[in-house]
Amino acid sequence: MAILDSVKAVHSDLLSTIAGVKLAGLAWALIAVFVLWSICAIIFDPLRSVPGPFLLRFTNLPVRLRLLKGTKAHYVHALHAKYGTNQVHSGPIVRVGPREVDVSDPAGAREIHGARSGFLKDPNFYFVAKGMESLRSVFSAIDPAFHAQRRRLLGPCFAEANMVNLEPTVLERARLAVVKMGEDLRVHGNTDVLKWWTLFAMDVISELCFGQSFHMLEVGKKTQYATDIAEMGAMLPLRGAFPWVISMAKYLPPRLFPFFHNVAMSRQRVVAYSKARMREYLQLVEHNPSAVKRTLFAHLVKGGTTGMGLSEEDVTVESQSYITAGTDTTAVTLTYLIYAVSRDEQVRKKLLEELRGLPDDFTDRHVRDLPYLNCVIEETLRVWGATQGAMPRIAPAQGTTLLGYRIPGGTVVSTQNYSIHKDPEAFPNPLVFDPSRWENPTKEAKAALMPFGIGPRNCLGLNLAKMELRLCSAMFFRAFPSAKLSYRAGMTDEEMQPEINFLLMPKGHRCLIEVEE
Ligand code: HEM
Repeated sequence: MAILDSVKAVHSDLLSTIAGVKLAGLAWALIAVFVLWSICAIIFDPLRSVPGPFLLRFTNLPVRLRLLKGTKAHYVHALHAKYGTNQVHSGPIVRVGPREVDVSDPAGAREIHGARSGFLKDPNFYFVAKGMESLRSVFSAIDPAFHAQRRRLLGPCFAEANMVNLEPTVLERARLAVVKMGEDLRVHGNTDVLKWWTLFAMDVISELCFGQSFHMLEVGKKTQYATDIAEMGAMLPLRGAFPWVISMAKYLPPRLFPFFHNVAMSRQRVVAYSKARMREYLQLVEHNPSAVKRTLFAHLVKGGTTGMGLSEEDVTVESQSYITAGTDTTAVTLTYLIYAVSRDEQVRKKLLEELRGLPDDFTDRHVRDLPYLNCVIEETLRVWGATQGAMPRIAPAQGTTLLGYRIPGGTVVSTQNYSIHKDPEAFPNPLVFDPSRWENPTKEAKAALMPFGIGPRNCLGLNLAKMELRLCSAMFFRAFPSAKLSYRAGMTDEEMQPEINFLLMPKGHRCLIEVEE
């Protein structure tokens, strides 16, 4: 019996020793494979000459996590400062992932975004979900032929010559926004300009798309539609950082993951609402054309139907994309313009002097060529323009050479205005808000300012946005010349620090302003 027991013990010792040896062997084998893979990744890495942190050769996780936190642009900018140049190549290009680089050189940006560059928008970022390609808008389209055709059709809607038709809506909504801010100031002693400019911008674009405003300025808060759009927007950082999570979302149980479920519901409501509004608008055009407000699509819509190759669904999808592209961009830029001017006495004084000469019922004709107002707008767009985050593009399949570096096909190549607009050669003292730099701008400064993007994918709404910026800022400072940041209700300077998830947003998501008695 005792012999049998000791045989069993020896046997089980042997088995556990063998298991231990096997496990250790497996662990060593895995380590060896990992080391081998790492060595191969380094040797055969086609981007190995691009400077950047060693870790980012293997993973872009640190960058993705910062995208979620709203600090990716700051991090990438710091990488440019650290690795941007070396003795072999000059030119700010850094690695931000195994197959991803960022370029902060204005000339490089022009090569990437220029016509016929071969670089296309990154579909992971511009949210074209599989099976939803038919819902492409001019914003999300990847295919250059489709995009060019759409842009040809829609270009006249946003052309300078059409602004005179859109101006009454902008003027009327801007006046109301300023009245509402005044009411807030009287009642509460301060007003949240970010809130009012957001309601303003969304009212304008809804009226220009559907012929009727959401009337959010009257109500003083966002409608369900606007809240739904914001809910969908909240998904963007996650979509940018971990697109696969979004693809998996539909398989997740709604009770355990309510966020995804809520976003899906928001999207359904937005689509249904947009369709209904567009239908109403087209019916009104059909039955009572003289009663219809002039919309962006006026010359595309004839007798209640859309024409020239755009279906009713196309126009609806386009409208949705304009509401997304044209709301926070304008509202945030206006908010920072007011913030920047309010805290600089010299700038304020000079701007007020110029605005003093305007008639009470001024229109865009009176403000469009005001030199200092335009300098203030340019400088706001440089330092605080809403689009400061990465605009990712995919390198052409055959690869290309950029700033002296070989870039293989399929590499994600981004530019971010947060860095380009701080180019010290183009903008001496780049961190200083100084509108006077635009009084006689250098060639380099002009070339490095790209708040509306450049090339064929630049901002379609540029003329509308600029008109909004001119009219709103002139109206605001004429109404509230002594405006300054309000520290009531716990507001701090820290809240105005920018958070960047593609768009820039003040950290506190508000900007309280008060006026001096
Ligand atoms: C201050 C306000 C605005 C700024 C700074 C701005 C900036 C930009 C930028 C940088 C892009 C290029 C994005 C990229 O390539 O990733 C863009 C595209 C676009 N923007 Fe704006 N935008 C503003 C206002 C507007 C407005 C009011 C609209 C109007 C409806 C609009 C509609 C669009 C559209 C449709 C595109 C896509 C164009 C295309 O791909 O062909 N934007 N914008």
